[in-house]
Amino acid sequence: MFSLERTTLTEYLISQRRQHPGATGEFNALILQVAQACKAISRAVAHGALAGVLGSAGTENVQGETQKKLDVMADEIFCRATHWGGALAGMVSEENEAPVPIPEGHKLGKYLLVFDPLDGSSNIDVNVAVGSIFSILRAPTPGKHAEADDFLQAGVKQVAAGYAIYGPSTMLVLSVGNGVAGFTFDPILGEFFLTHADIRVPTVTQEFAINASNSRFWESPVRRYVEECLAGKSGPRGKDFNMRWVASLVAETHRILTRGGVFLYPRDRKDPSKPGRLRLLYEANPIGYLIEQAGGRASTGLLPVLEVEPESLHQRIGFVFGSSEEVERIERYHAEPLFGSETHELPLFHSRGLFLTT
Ligand SMILES: O=P(O)(O)OC[C@H]1O[C@](O)(COP(=O)(O)O)[C@@H](O)[C@@H]1O
Ligand SMILES: [Mg+2]
Ligand SMILES: [Mg+2]
Repeated sequence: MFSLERTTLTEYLISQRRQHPGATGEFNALILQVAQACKAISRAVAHGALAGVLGSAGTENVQGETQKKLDVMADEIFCRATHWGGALAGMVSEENEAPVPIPEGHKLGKYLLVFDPLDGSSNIDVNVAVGSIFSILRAPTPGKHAEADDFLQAGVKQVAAGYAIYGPSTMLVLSVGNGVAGFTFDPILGEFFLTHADIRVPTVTQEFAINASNSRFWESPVRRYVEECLAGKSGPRGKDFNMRWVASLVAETHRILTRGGVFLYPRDRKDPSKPGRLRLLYEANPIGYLIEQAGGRASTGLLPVLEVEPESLHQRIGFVFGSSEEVERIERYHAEPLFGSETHELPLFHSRGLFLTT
């Protein structure tokens, strides 16, 4: 149809590479391998029950979560599509405790790949959009097998990040450090075509996303923020807000990149051993990178998420991102002593708040 008049992902990558005269092409090859993995996962997701890919795999991953068949399949697809190309010194996946080594006999390269092969797993069986998330870092020792510590780099050091969303259409949304571009998959031609050049997050929004079932565990700055949104026109914000929760980080990110909004999965008091739900290296960092490249803001609630120095591969973190005005407001609420302290809480939250603490 019209697809052939459009820029392909390969053409886009070549045009980006022209800005780096010393580039060898390894980086572009790696992105294309990731895109290849996403095409294969898209196909498996699209065939659903026909391909027998729904349901549990009967195993647990490193985080003690039951793996879905598609979690396991997507992980294998990602590893196989990328390990042979010579660009990588190692990989880290949500589904594996330790870094996945590049098999013997394959050339070792100068990049590290970190990924969540299937994000939003709880949505697979109910046929709601899921995705894959990836982050690319430089290997501290190119040409050598990467160690776990090599992956513990702050998000600002990412050289590229992106996600694929398997929704009504499959899209690849990518940043190689020069803004954010969206590519739509043409399943007949088997190609990603540039359909969303220079994606920008609108700075102002009236839409927020949070899992309200955790409200009793929220810290006061978060409760204050949500209460004020819910109070609508008659509250301190003076405008009505809409709310969404897909329980699929990729889908929430895609909505926010498309029409603005703010997402919160904050640190809370639910389980002191888990400072947040989402994982820093393969969820918060790549999504944070895309959001900031698109002019939005990504935070832990207290500080820019991309500045956090990781301590472990599967570390969790509080994550707030989206339209910059809202994220800045949430950071302000955390910084204000009245709301930042757990001992000082507004009577509003105790007496007539929708999200009561006691
Ligand atoms: O079920 P909850 O608590 O609402 O959590 C939803 C979050 O969990 C996730 O599904 C976690 O990702 P995985 O499916 O890769 O484990 C996110 O996509 C989503 O934002
Ligand atoms: Mg995930
Ligand atoms: Mg996952």
